[in-house]
Amino acid sequence: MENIISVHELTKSFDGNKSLDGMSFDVKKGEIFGFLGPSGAGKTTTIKILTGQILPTSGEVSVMGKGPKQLNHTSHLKHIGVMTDSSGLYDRLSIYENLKLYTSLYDVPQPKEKIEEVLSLVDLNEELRKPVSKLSKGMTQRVILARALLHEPELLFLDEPTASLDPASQRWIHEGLRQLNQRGTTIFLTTHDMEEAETLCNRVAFLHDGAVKEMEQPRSLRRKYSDNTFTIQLDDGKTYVINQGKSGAGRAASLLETDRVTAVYSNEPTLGDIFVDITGRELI
Ligand SMILES: Nc1ncnc2c1ncn2[C@@H]1O[C@H](COP(=O)(O)OP(=O)(O)OP(=O)(O)O)[C@@H](O)[C@H]1O
Repeated sequence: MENIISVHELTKSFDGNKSLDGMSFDVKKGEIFGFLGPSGAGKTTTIKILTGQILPTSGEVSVMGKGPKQLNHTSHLKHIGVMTDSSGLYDRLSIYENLKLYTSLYDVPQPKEKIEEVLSLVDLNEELRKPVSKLSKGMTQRVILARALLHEPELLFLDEPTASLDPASQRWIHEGLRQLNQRGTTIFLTTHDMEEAETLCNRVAFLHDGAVKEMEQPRSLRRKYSDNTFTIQLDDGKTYVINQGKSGAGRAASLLETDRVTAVYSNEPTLGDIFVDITGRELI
């Protein structure tokens, strides 16, 4: 599949300290790509370079065929969306008025219909007359996502879109992102949240000390780091770790024949376990 982003041996130094140190990865057109790393790993710095807010120190960067110096050109920005913490919403204006301003800026055709459509994607249709100053954090994040959806960007960047949000807002944001992705938008998101990465992302990159340490589909990563066993639990609470495949089949069959099995569960590691395995650090 075609790469929409490719990054090779990227470095970024601030005052002589390397925040990114030989970072390489690519994002395929049409995928939801998760960029996972603990605080300080370099996620925001990478997004800033990919969205033309800062320039790299060295290395190659291509976003939709454009190099680092072209990424802040208006003609390019029309094709991308960026959702970060700094909202840029007008507090005294209503949700609807904020989105209306944005549709004018981006020449969105049929603005009224489009605003209603994006607000229903994030379940805010009932609130459209509310001023932004009266919204909860979760609602504000949903408005920011709705705004990013208005011009249906080809590529959307999100920096921790659901950090410290309530579960309902998280769900609406995930749903909005899935729908947008189904319509063809490639999504690049950073997160600390392994569950979010697992449910939402086609591929994830694990980031540590300014470089990518692993890049795979979540399912392939779990298989790769699996010890290829599963566990059988009996009614007295005793557990038996069984090898997958032929070598464990006889043992599993004899346990099942006892009629005392209460649970069978997988021992595949979670993405969080794998991250600790690779980096020796928790992803928090
Ligand atoms: N403008 C700057 N000046 C100096 N150092 C910076 C600057 N921006 C980032 N850094 C440093 O670069 C490193 C990576 O920061 P970055 O914000 O990219 O991490 P992050 O993975 O996004 O972290 P978080 O999850 O906490 O947002 C950190 O050590 C940070 O202090």
